Amino acid sequence: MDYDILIVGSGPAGQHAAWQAARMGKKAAIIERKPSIGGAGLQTGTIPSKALREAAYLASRTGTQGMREASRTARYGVMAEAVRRKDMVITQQESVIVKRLLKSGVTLIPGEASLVDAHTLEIIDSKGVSKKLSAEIILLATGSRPRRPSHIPFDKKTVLDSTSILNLKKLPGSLLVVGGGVIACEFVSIFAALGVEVTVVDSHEQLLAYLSEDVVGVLAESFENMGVEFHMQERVAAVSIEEGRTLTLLESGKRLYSEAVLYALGREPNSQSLNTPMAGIELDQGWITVNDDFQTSVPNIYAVGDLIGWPALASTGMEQGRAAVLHAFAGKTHAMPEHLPMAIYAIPEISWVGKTEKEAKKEKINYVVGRGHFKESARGQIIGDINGLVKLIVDATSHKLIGVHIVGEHASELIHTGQMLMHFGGTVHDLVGNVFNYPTLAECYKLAALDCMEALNKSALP
Ligand SMILES: Cc1cc2nc3c(=O)[nH]c(=O)nc-3n(C[C@H](O)[C@H](O)[C@H](O)COP(=O)(O)OP(=O)(O)OC[C@H]3O[C@@H](n4cnc5c(N)ncnc54)[C@H](O)[C@@H]3O)c2cc1C
Ligand SMILES: NC(=O)c1ccc[n+]([C@@H]2O[C@H](COP(=O)([O-])OP(=O)(O)OC[C@H]3O[C@@H](n4cnc5c(N)ncnc54)[C@H](O)[C@@H]3O)[C@@H](O)[C@H]2O)c1
Repeated sequence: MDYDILIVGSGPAGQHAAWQAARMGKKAAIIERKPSIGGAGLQTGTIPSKALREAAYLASRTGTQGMREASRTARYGVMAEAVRRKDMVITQQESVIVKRLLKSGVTLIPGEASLVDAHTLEIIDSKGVSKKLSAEIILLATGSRPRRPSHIPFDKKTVLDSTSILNLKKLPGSLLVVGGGVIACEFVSIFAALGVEVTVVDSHEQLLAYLSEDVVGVLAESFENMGVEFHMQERVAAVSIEEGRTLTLLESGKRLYSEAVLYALGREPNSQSLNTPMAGIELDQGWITVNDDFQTSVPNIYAVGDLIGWPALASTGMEQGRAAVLHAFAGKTHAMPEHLPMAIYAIPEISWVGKTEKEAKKEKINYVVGRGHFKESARGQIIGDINGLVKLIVDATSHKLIGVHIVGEHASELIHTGQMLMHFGGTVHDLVGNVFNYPTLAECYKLAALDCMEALNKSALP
């Protein structure tokens, strides 16, 4: 065999698999078909969108109306600066990742890989030169791409997906966003904060339909304050490009014109190029099926990251890659954490871990809810976030924390306090008795816990 492990795809999942294999002294290589490593995590998804979000967020903090007050020229300047900063972050991160991989002994092989059999890959480079490499273990981490239905005329300039919108050279005057999910909310935030007139069309009653109304309501209000227009419970029938502008026709008959359209309705797996039938790998609608140890139906072939579907995050892909390699070479069954944190880097951020109220109700759990509002904390007042909220869901019988939902500044960071408490089976009493730094937003955990105690005392009354 040429290698102990061959990893297809250099996104977060592939990188962390390779790094773990190298730390275990294994001969590992990553095969990547794009000229740059990093996948959607670094090149077209997580990091660029977060870098743009940060620039837009800072711009939105200047004056009460943010960039809406600024001239178009000033806004173009902000966009150019945001793109420059995004590209700089990507370059720096790429250098960190490449150095880390090379230093630990991982080989980087350019080219597109496909399966020849359970232990062999064919790799074709950009010049069309083909070679075959074999390994004891093959790990597939080829990720996903935006879903692009054939009836939508994507052109990378006016009708965009989450990849092409990152390469816009010029800020559009208006943007229509199709979808109310994670990608939609993050890009609505970025463009609305930069002063673009944003319109949202979504088939659900509310944005982020799986989350509670009280949490999403804070985000929706922020969007409304930034001038975003909503067409909820509406479906897109067609999108066309007419004389340099777009026309979005809704099933209800409404006609909406905008300079650009972002279509953000889900992602599709990158499994076609892998030639999975050659090794007999099972798929479910293109997504690769794996067991709890990330083995495919062919035991020496593992699959991780977006390629296996939900939760399809950079954060979870990294840990799946590490866990798969541990299982392959050490036989350890590494259970993924039960409580996965989720974050939406909108303006404001939303983050949560554990159950929603809807899920708790569905599972017939007797629970109470407590809220700690940022406006009640000195830090919330100091930083000017008076709409933020920490919401706790607590099992009324065991008093254990079963869900934490945060909306507001630093929600994606604050969530880890709740996540760790849930991991160790902590109760609401641990939060009530804890000492938090003062003044901090984290104190809202204590405020929310005290609110829960009131609800628990009430629920204990005969
Ligand atoms: C706009 C956006 C924002 C996001 N924000 C976040 C966030 O804030 N937090 C978060 O945790 N997640 C976020 N995500 C999700 C995150 O980017 C993905 O979950 C993550 O990148 C998936 O990692 P992966 O390693 O599975 O695949 P990818 O990152 O998609 O990498 C797969 C790599 O495989 C390569 N490849 C494919 N086929 C072949 C082949 N046959 N041969 C060789 N190479 C191949 C591809 O070129 C690619 O480089 C975001 C996604 C998007 C689109
Ligand atoms: N902060 C983050 O963690 C982050 C940010 C951006 C993207 N992501 C990743 O990217 C993935 C994709 O993001 P997204 O916003 O496109 O997905 P999403 O699942 O959040 O939202 C997609 C929306 O499109 C609708 N939809 C999906 N498939 C459809 C179909 N076939 N027809 C009509 N409507 C359909 C869904 O009902 C939903 O409202 C996320 O699931 C996540 O894994 C994560």
